[in-house]
Amino acid sequence: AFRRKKQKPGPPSPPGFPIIGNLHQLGELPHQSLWTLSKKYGPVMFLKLGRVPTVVVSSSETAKQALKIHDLHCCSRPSLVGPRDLSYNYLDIAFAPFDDYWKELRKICVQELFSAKRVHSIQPIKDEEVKKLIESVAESASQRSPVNLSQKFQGLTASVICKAAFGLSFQGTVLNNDRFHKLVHEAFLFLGSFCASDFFPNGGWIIDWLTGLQGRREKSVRDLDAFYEQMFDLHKQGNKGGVEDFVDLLLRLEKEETVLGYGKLTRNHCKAILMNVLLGAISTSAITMTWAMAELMRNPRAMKKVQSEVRNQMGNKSMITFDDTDQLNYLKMVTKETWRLHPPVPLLVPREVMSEFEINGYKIQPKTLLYVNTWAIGRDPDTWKDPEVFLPERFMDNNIDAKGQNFELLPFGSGRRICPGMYMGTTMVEFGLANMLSQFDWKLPEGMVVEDIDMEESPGLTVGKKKELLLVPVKYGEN
Ligand code: HEM
Repeated sequence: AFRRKKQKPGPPSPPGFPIIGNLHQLGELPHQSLWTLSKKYGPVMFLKLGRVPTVVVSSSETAKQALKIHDLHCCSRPSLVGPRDLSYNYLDIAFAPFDDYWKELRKICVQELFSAKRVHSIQPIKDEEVKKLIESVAESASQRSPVNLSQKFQGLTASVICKAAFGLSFQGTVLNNDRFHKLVHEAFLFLGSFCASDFFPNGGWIIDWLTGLQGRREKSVRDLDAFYEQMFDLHKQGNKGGVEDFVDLLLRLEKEETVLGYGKLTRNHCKAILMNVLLGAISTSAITMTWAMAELMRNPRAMKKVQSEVRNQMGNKSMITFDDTDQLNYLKMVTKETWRLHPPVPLLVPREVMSEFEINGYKIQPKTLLYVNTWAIGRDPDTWKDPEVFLPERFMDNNIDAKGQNFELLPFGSGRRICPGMYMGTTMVEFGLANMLSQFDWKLPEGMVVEDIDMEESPGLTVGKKKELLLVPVKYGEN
């Protein structure tokens, strides 16, 4: 008798509608909706987003299967419409498909832009910007007026990155402060938005056009392009002086006719790489610092403990230095605990499956979109005791770090696509927080109590605190 081998069906799937599939179930904050669905359908779920087959993994074990064991089967990126124009047709690192071009580009950027050497070389910029931040917060402290920490942290990381990348502060460019931040914010919305063109390949663009999404996206691309052009002009005039910044480096690679994969590095490649640096670096670190401060305000015991650690370390110096941050073990635990509950990129950057493989015995087909829900992993009660509680001490007796080797905690992702800016981001966060915590005590604005600090999230590829965090600083030693 002829018997067909019994095949395990695909992963469990919540029922959907014709045409839209499960799109209506994503809601405004997809990582949260997907977390809820995963409790019912399990840590490997299949969804249909419009016409696009999608798999979502939501546990450390299944994330490990995807990002470590089968990384090579699923480390490409889908050709999404949002990032397409911003990345000059996927010429960047983050959205380029897995091919020789991406491999060589990533290698050169890891060596030149994201290296520990480069991070150390921009430390004077960080020192200067953090000093300025301390002065401006001290000014508010003397007037007893609240400081908008969400804005301050965003301003800090933006200034540092602009100086490191472009050799100047953005205040002196075509963009003033507000416009610069608005531009970065808008661009992010497009990178992370689930837009109709992606999920309805035939005609979805009509919806995006009607909703105005397409027009806004085009404007955002135009504005950023003008910004890069201005940077290139300034650098070519060569009157900027100082050390080699990112633009100098890219222009040098262009001039040397560096070959990456299938061709020479052109101006558009440089712009796409700058987009990654601008959008990859600024919000992620600022978001982390803001969430950390919000959590510390809600947990006065942890706040006291971390402040006494940083103040001990500071001693009689005027400021926490880069070397000091290495010693701040509790602060590092606070940062990890912040990333567990508030990973800045909760679904990582979506991957595209290249060849068939299995997770938990379920077959995953090529061309499937793959999301890793790190937000859900951080709240998994099988991994974390009392997951809703902010408890930095939980990292005391385990060796879990955030560098992509422990699949319980993946703020930077893992595998071939792991964030290359991990060291730059971590050191930025630790240095900024350490100084804000050592120099000031923090109080809630008049009439507010701890329970009033809300932890609502704002949607996008990166997820920050929706309401800006306003706190009143009190200069340490003067209260
Ligand atoms: C706290 C700070 C940061 C966080 C939480 C963060 C998080 C992430 C995550 C989750 C990914 C996707 C990983 C994956 O797909 O598995 C990523 C990719 C990336 N990040 Fe970061 N990031 C941070 C800082 C930075 C910085 C400072 C830079 C650059 C200066 C940067 C540049 C990039 C780039 C270029 C990619 C794309 C990598 C690829 O697809 O090959 N990031 N980041």
